[in-house]
Amino acid sequence: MIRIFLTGYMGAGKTTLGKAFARKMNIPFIDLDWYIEERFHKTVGELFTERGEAGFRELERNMLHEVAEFENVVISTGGGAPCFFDNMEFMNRAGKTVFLDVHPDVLFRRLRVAKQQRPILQGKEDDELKTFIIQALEKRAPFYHQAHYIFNADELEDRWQIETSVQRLQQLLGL
Ligand SMILES: Nc1ncnc2c1ncn2[C@@H]1O[C@H](COP(=O)(O)OP(=O)(O)O)[C@@H](O)[C@H]1O
Ligand SMILES: O=C(O)C1=C[C@@H](OP(=O)(O)O)[C@@H](O)[C@H](O)C1
Ligand SMILES: [Mg+2]
Repeated sequence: MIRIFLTGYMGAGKTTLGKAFARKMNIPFIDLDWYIEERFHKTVGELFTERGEAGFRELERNMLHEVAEFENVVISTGGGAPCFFDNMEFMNRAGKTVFLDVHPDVLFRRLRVAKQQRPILQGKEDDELKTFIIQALEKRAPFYHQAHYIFNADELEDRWQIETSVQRLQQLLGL
């Protein structure tokens, strides 16, 4: 039985790589944020506004427990999921966990054009965004580094790079 959790900071490529990897493995893909949005009929941004971050984290934990029941699945979590409650330990027990490690410069490049959908980054100017990413990575590193595997995901810019990353991930996981 395969149950893989992809973790890492916002913009690390959890959704992009998770989707491509699951397709290659021919098993279902679940993005935890998408799952939450479908379940609640609201965007992650709306849920943050309505419930605050603490409220979002609670429902995120509950939904993580729900998706972790599925078998033969690739699950991409949101970037914050491993860093709250005992979520990281829980995922380590439930399946194989992978930390998608990406250089802060690459994260910055990806996120400066994709910050609108991410409530935590909205309204940040470039300078502020870069510092914010570096500081957040420092705080979150102790959680991310508990993953079973660490995978460099700096190169996900086109189809060819994504395909190469999928193959590397298969090798890393022995699949
Ligand atoms: N070729 C690209 N050029 C610039 N940005 C990209 C490119 N591919 C993906 N991105 C952006 O980088 C981010 C990383 O992808 P995503 O899979 O959403 O990461 P995660 O789920 O880890 O937050 C996305 O927000 C996407 O918009
Ligand atoms: O890092 C975070 O705290 C968050 C990451 C997001 O997911 P992605 O990592 O897929 O962007 C989403 O869950 C929410 O905006 C909070
Ligand atoms: Mg995502």
